[in-house]
Amino acid sequence: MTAPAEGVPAAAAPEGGSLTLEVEGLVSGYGRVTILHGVSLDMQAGHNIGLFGPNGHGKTTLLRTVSGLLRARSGRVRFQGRDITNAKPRQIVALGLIHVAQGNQIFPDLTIQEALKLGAYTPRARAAEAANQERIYEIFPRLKERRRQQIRTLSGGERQMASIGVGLMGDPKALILDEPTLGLAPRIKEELAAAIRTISDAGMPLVVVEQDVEFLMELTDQLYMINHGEVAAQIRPGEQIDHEEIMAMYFGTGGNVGETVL
Ligand SMILES: Nc1ncnc2c1ncn2[C@@H]1O[C@H](COP(=O)(O)OP(=O)(O)OP(=O)(O)O)[C@@H](O)[C@H]1O
Repeated sequence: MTAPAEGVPAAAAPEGGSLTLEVEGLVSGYGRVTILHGVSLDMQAGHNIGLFGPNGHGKTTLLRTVSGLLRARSGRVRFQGRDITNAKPRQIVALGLIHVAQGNQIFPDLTIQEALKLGAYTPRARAAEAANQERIYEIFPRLKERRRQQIRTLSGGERQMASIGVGLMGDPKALILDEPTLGLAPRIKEELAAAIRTISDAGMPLVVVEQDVEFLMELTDQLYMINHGEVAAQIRPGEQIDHEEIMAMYFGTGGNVGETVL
């Protein structure tokens, strides 16, 4: 990642050594159904991680378990060296790990500016509220233009921007984004992708689930493919991998997959 860009909330230095996030043998699921069968991954300080893989194979379940929304049946999660396994979501948020959920329909009746204010609910976030709001409006000028507009009246892309804005108002030390560009038209998708790159370039560590592997590869050099609730493959920092190999991992083909699939 590059040096912090101006006008973007900067992440604090990690406190737990060289790993921002460490997931070890995580098992979780819903009712009697086990979805994650022992997922392990490491997020090096100063890096982002990208998660990809077929629909319904446990990426969202993994994110929800990491951020305390779903109970881990076994395994460990550490954030900046602290054990956060099965901590309450608000404790995890207070430590600075903030999860922007998929397809977020946050606060439909509030205006953007009211929603942003609610995002700053921890003492640390309240202290940084004014500065963070100004920076978020710099990253997402559309949010500033529409700040008095109700969230329910925004387009899908604008709602996604508002969701990320609310997450940033929590003054995160790392941000989890679950399919931020899902279902967006190309132009707004590119606008959002550029904003996410700006947030990353400012030094904010990101955990991103995305179907668009090319976008993930621009954002990070550490990728995990989740398949059937397990890490089926990973790309480590410094490892060279080409597009065809990724597609082969994704679809279990010999790599002979057309460009148009992405
Ligand atoms: N609340 C729930 N109760 C029961 N089963 C669930 C629940 N949420 C998800 N599942 C199931 O868990 C499995 C994994 O879903 P998950 O959302 O983690 O997958 P995913 O890889 O994130 O897929 P997608 O990209 O479609 O979101 C799926 O079979 C899904 O139907």
